[in-house]
Amino acid sequence: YPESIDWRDKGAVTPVKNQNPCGSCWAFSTVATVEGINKIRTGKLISLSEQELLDCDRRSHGCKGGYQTGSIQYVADNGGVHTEKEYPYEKKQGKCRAKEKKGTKVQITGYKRVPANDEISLIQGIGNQPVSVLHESKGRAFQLYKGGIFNGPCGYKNDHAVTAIGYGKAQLLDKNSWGPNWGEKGYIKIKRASGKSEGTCGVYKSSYFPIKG
Ligand SMILES: CC(C)C[C@@H](CO)NC(=O)[C@H](CC(C)C)NC(=O)[C@H](CC(C)C)NC(=O)OCc1ccccc1
Repeated sequence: YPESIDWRDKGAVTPVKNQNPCGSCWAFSTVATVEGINKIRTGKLISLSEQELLDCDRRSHGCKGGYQTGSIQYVADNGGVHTEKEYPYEKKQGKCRAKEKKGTKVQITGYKRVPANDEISLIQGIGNQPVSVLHESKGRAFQLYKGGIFNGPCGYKNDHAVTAIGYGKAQLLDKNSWGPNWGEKGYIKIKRASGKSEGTCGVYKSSYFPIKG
């Protein structure tokens, strides 16, 4: 796997989005991984619909929170996900309108979990494609993050999903869904903790990526 990678350089990352005020990070994180693998497989970067997951993933709880597995399973089981243009974000949960939409859906064939608490497995995973990872986000240090390599303070109670879209020798590069004014233009660099640890703020604890073709 490469020494460092930034999927933005490969045109596999859409502009930073904003989930607020809805607790739908799980939908934004999953969508970013599907946008990424779709670009890698087809060469086309298409912004996809978080609203479809928010409305249609029955395992998750809309703006009250959701699961990485529920949302990525929805995409795998329901013929994919519509484009953002077809099914734009409304900042609140509505009824599922996926069937009413005409356009083609971006499909995946399944998903895999990265071995937990294993930095090298996660790094290898990110080397292949963007990966959904978790973070603890209720701490002030995370909320007020402005830039630089984040090393806490933070707890390990993961309550927020973001998308790892790159890494370097010392850090992971994660895309958040709190708009471009948070952090480093909407991104956060998280300090790489070596070995079998849970990672800084638990970022190695639960990571998923879509399989396509
Ligand atoms: C304050 C939250 C609603 C903010 C949002 C992000 O916007 N957080 C979330 O949606 C997080 C994302 C999760 C991947 C860690 N989800 C959560 O915290 C959800 C919330 C419940 C109501 C569905 N709970 C949750 O993930 O509990 C941990 C767990 C994972 C797998 C099996 C059992 C238990």
